[in-house]
Amino acid sequence: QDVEHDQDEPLPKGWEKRVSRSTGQAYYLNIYTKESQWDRPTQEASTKDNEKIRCSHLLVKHNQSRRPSSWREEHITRTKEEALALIEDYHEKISNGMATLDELASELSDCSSAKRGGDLGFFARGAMQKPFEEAAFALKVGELSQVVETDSGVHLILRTA
Ligand SMILES: Cn1nc(-c2ccccc2)cc1C(=O)N[C@H](Cc1nc2ccccc2[nH]1)C(=O)O
Repeated sequence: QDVEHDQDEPLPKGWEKRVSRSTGQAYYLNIYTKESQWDRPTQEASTKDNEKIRCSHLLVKHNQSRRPSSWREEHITRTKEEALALIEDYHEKISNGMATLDELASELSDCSSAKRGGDLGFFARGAMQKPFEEAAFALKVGELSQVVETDSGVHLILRTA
């Protein structure tokens, strides 16, 4: 029977529709717990305390960073003030649509995730330095953070899932 009309309905919060590579059949992924199911969900996805989110980030290191070196620069000598001025400029460019975070991160991030446009993949609480985690888990999907400081340097975070 035609259930298509249901298929157009938006999925409850926290679910994403996927297609099984082996069978081509649609299934549903709980983006928090990473559990999947064949049946179309009717309720919001459950978020256990091991909820996972996905973020990309742009990191600018400085001479007080835990590891003042990166793929871009073997010896990072810029001051924290200089790093803050740079990251503020990037924040403005992304916020007014002049650039995207992944474009800037690919070229300018001092994190090795730059190779993937700053994508850190999915992570749960406990995986990243606390200031980063708190800021990341406070973001809605699609939201860009303000400047976040960690022992690694200064970051912009974009929550992508
Ligand atoms: C947490 N993480 N994931 C990657 C990563 C992910 C995907 C592909 C390649 C590298 C690199 C890192 C990492 O810690 N990189 C550090 C810099 C850094 N410090 C961080 C603190 C919090 C979140 C991300 C951070 N990245 C480095 O390169 O010196």
